[in-house]
Amino acid sequence: MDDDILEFAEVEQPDEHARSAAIALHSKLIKPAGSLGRLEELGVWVAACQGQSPPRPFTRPRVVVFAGDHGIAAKGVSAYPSEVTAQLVGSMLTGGAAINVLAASAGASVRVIDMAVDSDAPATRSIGEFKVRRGSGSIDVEDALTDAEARAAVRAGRAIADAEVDGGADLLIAGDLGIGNSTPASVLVAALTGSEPVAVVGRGSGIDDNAWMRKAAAVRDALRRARTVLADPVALLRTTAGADIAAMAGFLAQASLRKTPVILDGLVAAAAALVAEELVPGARQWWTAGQRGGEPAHALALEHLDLDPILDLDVRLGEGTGAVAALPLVFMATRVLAEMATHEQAGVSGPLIEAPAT
Ligand SMILES: Cc1cc2ncn([C@H]3O[C@H](COP(=O)(O)O)[C@@H](O)[C@H]3O)c2cc1C
Ligand SMILES: O=C(O)c1cccnc1
Repeated sequence: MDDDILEFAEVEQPDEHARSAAIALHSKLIKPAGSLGRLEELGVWVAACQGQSPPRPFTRPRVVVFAGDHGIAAKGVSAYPSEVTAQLVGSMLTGGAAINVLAASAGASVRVIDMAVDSDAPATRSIGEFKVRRGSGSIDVEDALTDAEARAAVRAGRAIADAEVDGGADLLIAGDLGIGNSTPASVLVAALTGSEPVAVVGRGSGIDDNAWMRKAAAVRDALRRARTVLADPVALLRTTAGADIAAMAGFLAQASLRKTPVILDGLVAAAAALVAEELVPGARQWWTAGQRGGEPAHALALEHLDLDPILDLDVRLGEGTGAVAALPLVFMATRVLAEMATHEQAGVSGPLIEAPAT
């Protein structure tokens, strides 16, 4: 077998028996039918992913941040210089970044992976096991990666998901870090949802009107190149993504094959998820969307994936923050099914009339 060919098995869907059992269990708990609203649906999704009802409370939720620089940043599409990526990696390793604080607060641990940071700073060496290159090609005029680099990055993402699941992770979140990354992410969303550049270009890290126009031109030019390889997800990653986003796509695809639920974060994770769904059709059943952020392309991607975000917080940072913000609600939804008393157990009378079927 040519081991350079990326092969994905067919994804299994979350367990229908566990889903039905969780829905039935909800109707027995001491609350009016459906009264916990979306929390009920979330708990049912967790039960289906785990293949058991009641579901187990999560013990090792894990955030993996994929860091990389982007050649397109040199075209003035970000509010910040590329050196911020390596600096932020350092902050994540010492615990001062937003994701560290939010994850600690929610009870998740964080791992940082340097896929393509444009630096050889000592701080990044320990996390550079999977590093594919420094930066990426400027996607308005050239491919982000070579074919071999794109494949290596997807493979790395898969290996990282495998290692996390084998290490006991029972819920995964993919975070992004990389100045300029909202540009390739927007191109991927436009390419895979059939959207026009103006519909996907947002303010990223906080760009002004002039930078917005440069970003729109970059997205237009990159999209023209991306549209020639739409049918081939790895070629699309090579042309348009970068090693960080390619690894993220491999990670999200592999999580579904390992039957491990995922909370999606913002624009960049959603763009990687669109590609992962192309790599492994049906993978999206293993994902829920943490929140709707401020980027227009994020909303387009979630719509395309038919995922209804849990929160609407206008978080537009990335790093996994929007997903981690939803984590406490996923925990609650799981524990409701695992720990609430039934009418029978509590000696609490049921309803006078059957609840209407919903
Ligand atoms: C201090 C800082 C921390 C961040 N953490 C995530 N991002 C996010 O914003 C950047 C993408 O936006 P753009 O495409 O406009 O550059 C990426 O680094 C992304 O991870 C950050 C950005 C900054 C400036
Ligand atoms: O929505 C996101 O994830 C996002 C938006 C801007 C910059 N970085 C990430």
